[in-house]
Amino acid sequence: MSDAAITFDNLTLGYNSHPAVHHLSGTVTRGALTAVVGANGSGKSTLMKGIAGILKPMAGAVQVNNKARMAYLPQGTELDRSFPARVIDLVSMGLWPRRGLLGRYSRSDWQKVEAAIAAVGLVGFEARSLDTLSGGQLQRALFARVVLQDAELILLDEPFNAVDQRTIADLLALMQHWHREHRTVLVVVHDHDLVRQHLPEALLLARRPIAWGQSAVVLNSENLAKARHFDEAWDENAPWCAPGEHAHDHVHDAPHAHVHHDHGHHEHGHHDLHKGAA
Ligand SMILES: Nc1ncnc2c1ncn2[C@@H]1O[C@H](COP(=O)(O)OP(=O)(O)OP(=O)(O)O)[C@@H](O)[C@H]1O
Repeated sequence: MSDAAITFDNLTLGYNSHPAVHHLSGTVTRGALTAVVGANGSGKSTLMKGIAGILKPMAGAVQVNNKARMAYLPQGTELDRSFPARVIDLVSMGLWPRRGLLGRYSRSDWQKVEAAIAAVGLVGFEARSLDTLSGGQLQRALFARVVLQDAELILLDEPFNAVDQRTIADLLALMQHWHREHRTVLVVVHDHDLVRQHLPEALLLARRPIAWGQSAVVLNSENLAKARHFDEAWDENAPWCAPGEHAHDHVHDAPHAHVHHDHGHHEHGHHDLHKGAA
């Protein structure tokens, strides 16, 4: 069995032939707990959509080992809360992949739903309608749905956005529990200190991969300065993938990651692993 949960092969993703993530290659190992970090607009959500299969590659490829067992939690703003549904309806949707939309839930299914609701601290909220929940409570309910999905690969896009410290701690504990169960988790996070302290690996994006590997190393001052440099150079009208653009774009901190910086050729096996080059 392959040890790769996700394989990127010179992946470029974007909108209207305008790339937002450039030339990402490498593998996410099974069971890895990886933070996806970078400034606003650096391509984090785009990458999650690419992995989820919502956005097709402009070039290159992304391969997910077991697509059928993937859970994807988009950014909170993308959920329609006005739909008349209760917490228990939202959470029990996590069983759909196995029971079907109109399938009958057994007694043990309902026990699982209850256990998932308890695991996120929402006992007593089962009959509450979604539009009455606070942001943190909604995020807890969405995590309970992920618990039920029993996914091998879990993609979380900014789950800590607008939630308080206690909710962050609880959701983080759940994520670490998934990690111990050898599920693969990719999570978009803005708080670098939180990543350094709690998430073992990180992928730093600035529309292109800047560094990927151990969190503390990826988020060192040198890599962050490099990411800023690319963010500051951001220009909606600039030509993309200009020849020579990546001449110094080689910083990588993990053996499973590499950047393709030759735009004319698909130069596989080109791993730039030296640290600190600028
Ligand atoms: N549907 C879309 N159509 C056109 N451009 C888009 C679309 N979605 C995102 N973009 C652009 O792609 C780039 C990357 O956006 P993305 O949402 O991936 O960034 P992000 O790193 O997740 O940012 P944030 O931290 O603000 O959520 C941005 O320049 C954004 O404007």
